[in-house]
Amino acid sequence: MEDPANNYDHKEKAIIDERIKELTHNHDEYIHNHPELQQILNDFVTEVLLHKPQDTILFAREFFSKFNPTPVLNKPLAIIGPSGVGKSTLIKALTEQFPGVFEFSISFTTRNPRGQEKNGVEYYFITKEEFMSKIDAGDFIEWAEVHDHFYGTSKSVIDDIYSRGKVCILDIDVQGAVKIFQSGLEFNRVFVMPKSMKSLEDRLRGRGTEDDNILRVRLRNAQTEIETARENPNIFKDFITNDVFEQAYKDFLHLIYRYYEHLRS
Ligand SMILES: Nc1ncnc2c1ncn2[C@@H]1O[C@H](COP(=O)(O)OP(=O)(O)OP(=O)(O)O)[C@@H](O)[C@H]1O
Ligand SMILES: Nc1nc2c(ncn2[C@@H]2O[C@H](COP(=O)(O)O)[C@@H](O)[C@H]2O)c(=O)[nH]1
Repeated sequence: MEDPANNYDHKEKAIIDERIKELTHNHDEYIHNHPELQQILNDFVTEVLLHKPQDTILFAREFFSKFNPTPVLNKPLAIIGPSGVGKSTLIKALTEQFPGVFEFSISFTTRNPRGQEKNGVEYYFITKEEFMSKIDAGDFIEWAEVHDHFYGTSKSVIDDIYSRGKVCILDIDVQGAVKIFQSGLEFNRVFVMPKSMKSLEDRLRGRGTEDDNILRVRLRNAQTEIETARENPNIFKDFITNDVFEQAYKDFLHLIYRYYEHLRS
């Protein structure tokens, strides 16, 4: 095939060469002034090679979506704290007070339903094999092994709540909160503390849903969770203590109004 450059005379070639030089210089200068660009591209290629997604367009959309600033009004809300501290009780009170605003994100878990729990209400109860397949498919925004079972927050559940303009509420453990923080997603978070380890044990026993062995595991993990929260003040900034419920809920609401100012009126 004939080289189109042969159609230009000497003067035109010189102009084109000059323009190419100018553009190359501009591009080099831009790349030099934006070292983060190389990092972003490296991270993306590394992630692609790690996950080898079938749908690369969808993967790219998800990867780059973390650069979108989350609208303040819709930032997810995570309630974190040891088992039995009262997270579900606080979440229930909040969703009842603001029915059209907040919606609980139903997680997936490999533990068995307890008490009156129903599939698709408190959790989606799945087998360990199903959970592993979901990890491989990249279905979770975060997942963790908690008290000898797996728990994960589903991307599609979050997206669904988000698409309906609601604030999604996550009831997650500290590992989950750390993972979300590290992913760069902006989210509001409240760590709920017990008044004491004794009161936590009384609450868990009072709930009557765990046998003695499970209870011991949960209480042991509670110590570690509280230590992790205290050791990471950059992640865990807002704490409330759930002693007398009315006071705890008041303190909780105080934070909610700070995060979602539009609810004040
Ligand atoms: N302030 C409070 N005073 C007395 N009892 C409470 C208070 N808050 C919660 N409870 C009770 O304590 C028990 C544990 O509460 P809840 O189930 O909400 O904890 P949780 O943090 O969601 O636990 P888990 O992480 O295991 O799901 C429940 O029986 C609940 O009714
Ligand atoms: N990291 C995640 N932790 C989760 C998730 N869903 C629940 N949890 C936490 O697990 C423990 C135990 O819950 P329980 O219902 O078995 O008592 C509790 O601390 C929850 O906050 C999740 O999707 N990810």
